[in-house]
Amino acid sequence: MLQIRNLTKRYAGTLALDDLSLTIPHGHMVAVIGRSGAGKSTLLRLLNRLIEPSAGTIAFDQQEITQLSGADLRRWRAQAAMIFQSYNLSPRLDVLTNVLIGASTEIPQARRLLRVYTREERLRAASILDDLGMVEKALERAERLSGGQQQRVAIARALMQSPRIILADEPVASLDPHNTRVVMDTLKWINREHGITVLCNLHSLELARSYADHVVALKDGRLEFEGSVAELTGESLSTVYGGTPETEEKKVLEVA
Ligand SMILES: Nc1ncnc2c1ncn2[C@@H]1O[C@H](COP(=O)(O)OP(=O)(O)OP(=O)(O)O)[C@@H](O)[C@H]1O
Repeated sequence: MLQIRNLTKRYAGTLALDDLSLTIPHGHMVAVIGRSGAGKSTLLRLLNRLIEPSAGTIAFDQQEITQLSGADLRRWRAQAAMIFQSYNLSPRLDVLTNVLIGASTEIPQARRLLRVYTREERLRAASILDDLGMVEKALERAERLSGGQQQRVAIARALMQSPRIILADEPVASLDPHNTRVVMDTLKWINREHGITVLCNLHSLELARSYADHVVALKDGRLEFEGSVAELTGESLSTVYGGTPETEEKKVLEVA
């Protein structure tokens, strides 16, 4: 269970996250929605400890994440695997090596630097690629793949990290509708098949409705709505995005 208590993040002049408290049980597929600048990326980055909170606590299964340092913090960063809009692959390395990089926190530094992997590690990476329908691309350079394929490699790398939670920050924002579905289907499959909690920042309300079972809506850094997809009414949407309840959902869907 992920427990966020009074989490606050201030950048120089901006209150990006304002006293957020939230509990997310294991195995949920959560869409984090809200207008641009609402604090969605800030929340995910705080959870991974890419950035430090100004106040508040984050606990995962009783482990206090905000207190971690050294090797424990490195382990947590691997376990809270991030997926980014821009994939963040090494473009000139082949797909298999990109996936193997996900195993790096578990292996000694010398092997990591020289990119020397065991047969077991290579087989595991290939098996993950196979699960995601990407094994035939294993020896191709990452830069030769389409955006949707690169994002699936990034997801495979995240799985190689043996994650306890996946934090996907606008994972489909650069993709066409077909690849958007493929990538969202992949995240949903991981959620269902592996039981891993997925938090996914989404601009599209339609995608949130199709793929998430739970929605967290932020507005100006504050929690505006939390509940099941079914509970997300026109009224709650109008509060999150502004506008009237009648027109707001239509407007959001059009933007999406
Ligand atoms: N490094 C930073 N320095 C200063 N302000 C920042 C920084 N990162 C984010 N902010 C500000 O914090 C607020 C929340 O930003 P955040 O990126 O978390 O929002 P978001 O909901 O993810 O937006 P988007 O959907 O556009 O990505 C915004 O006002 C943003 O300008």
